[in-house]
Amino acid sequence: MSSISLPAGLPILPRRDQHSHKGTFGRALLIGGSVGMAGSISLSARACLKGGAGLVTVAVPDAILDTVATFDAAYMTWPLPTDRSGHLPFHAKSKISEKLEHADCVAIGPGLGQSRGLFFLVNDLVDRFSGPMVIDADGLNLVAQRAEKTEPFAAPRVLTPHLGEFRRLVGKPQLTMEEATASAIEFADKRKCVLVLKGSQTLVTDGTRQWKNPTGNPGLATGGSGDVLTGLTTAMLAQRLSVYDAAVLAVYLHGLAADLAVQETSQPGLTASDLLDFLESALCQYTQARDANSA
Ligand SMILES: NC(=O)C1=CN([C@@H]2O[C@H](COP(=O)(O)OP(=O)(O)OC[C@H]3O[C@@H](n4cnc5c(N)ncnc54)[C@H](O)[C@@H]3O)[C@@H](O)[C@H]2O)[C@@H](O)CC1
Ligand SMILES: Nc1ncnc2c1ncn2[C@@H]1O[C@H](COP(=O)(O)OP(=O)(O)O)[C@@H](O)[C@H]1O
Ligand SMILES: [Mg+2]
Repeated sequence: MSSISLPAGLPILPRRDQHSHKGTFGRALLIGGSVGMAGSISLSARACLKGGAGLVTVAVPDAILDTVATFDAAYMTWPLPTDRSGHLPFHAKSKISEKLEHADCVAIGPGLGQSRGLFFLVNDLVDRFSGPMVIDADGLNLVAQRAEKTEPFAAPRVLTPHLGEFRRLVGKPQLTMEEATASAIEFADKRKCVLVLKGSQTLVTDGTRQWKNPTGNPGLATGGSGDVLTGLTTAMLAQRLSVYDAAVLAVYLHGLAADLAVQETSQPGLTASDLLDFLESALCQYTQARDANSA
């Protein structure tokens, strides 16, 4: 395998200590899914495992639990109630709380859908969980519906909107990508969070620092590729990277996996499931280059 050179400023994922164990690499809890969207949270959960999280639990409506569970035997599942429209109801809160106590990091949003109950559930979790959290997809849409839109987040948060989701977050439906870039930096600064503005050249910012990602290609323009990024970012948080470093490294590796994938497949043929298979090659190239640099 040809080796890559790592761009300056790319965060370092520490080498694994010989005596480390699964607890060392964190317990990640991923919350999402609804009837018809079992795939998104499953993709996130697999990416979280592939990205190196020690223990991954996926909490989903019980109506889709079997589907999610059969996607990968290596993560655990946690059944939550399902409402009549196939979503999590607000009263899923108590069962989520049981798992939240033991989680080092959380991801919320992929495939959740939207409802009044979910609005209260998601915003309660976003406010209550004191550890780092990735908020994506419908999680973002539900946060965007809050009345108080200027309050800083009380705990470390990574928000991963594409342009459509970012427009909803800031309530500006006409925003261009260029305008969104400036607005994203301002948003991250004011709300004290890390903002990942996804696109062909994804921007990661905490309001002070910016990372313009050099990897990735249009093969990623396929349903579920953002869900993979959510899981990968959560994996980096589970391995104790800061929210900014976790987001930068995840975005870089996600794009690198896509670049490696299209060398063997094609841009149109790349699916989010294929992308998962290339995360390992991306991590392999990254760790080899990291070790060569530190030798
Ligand atoms: N296998 C699954 O179960 C999947 C479920 N998904 C879930 O589907 C729900 C809706 O997600 P969507 O992202 O489709 O929601 P959106 O309602 O935000 O729709 C995306 C639409 O926004 C437009 N758009 C404009 N700029 C864009 C940009 N830069 N990137 C992407 N889209 C842009 C596109 O035309 C696209 O049709 C989420 O909960 C998501 O997690 C998707 O992740 C796809 C895969
Ligand atoms: N043309 C492109 N070039 C590079 N990356 C892209 C391109 N189009 C999409 N992506 C990446 O693919 C992912 C898509 O995320 P998202 O729209 O949330 O997908 P989904 O919700 O279907 O999982 C993002 O990481 C984005 O940066
Ligand atoms: Mg998405």
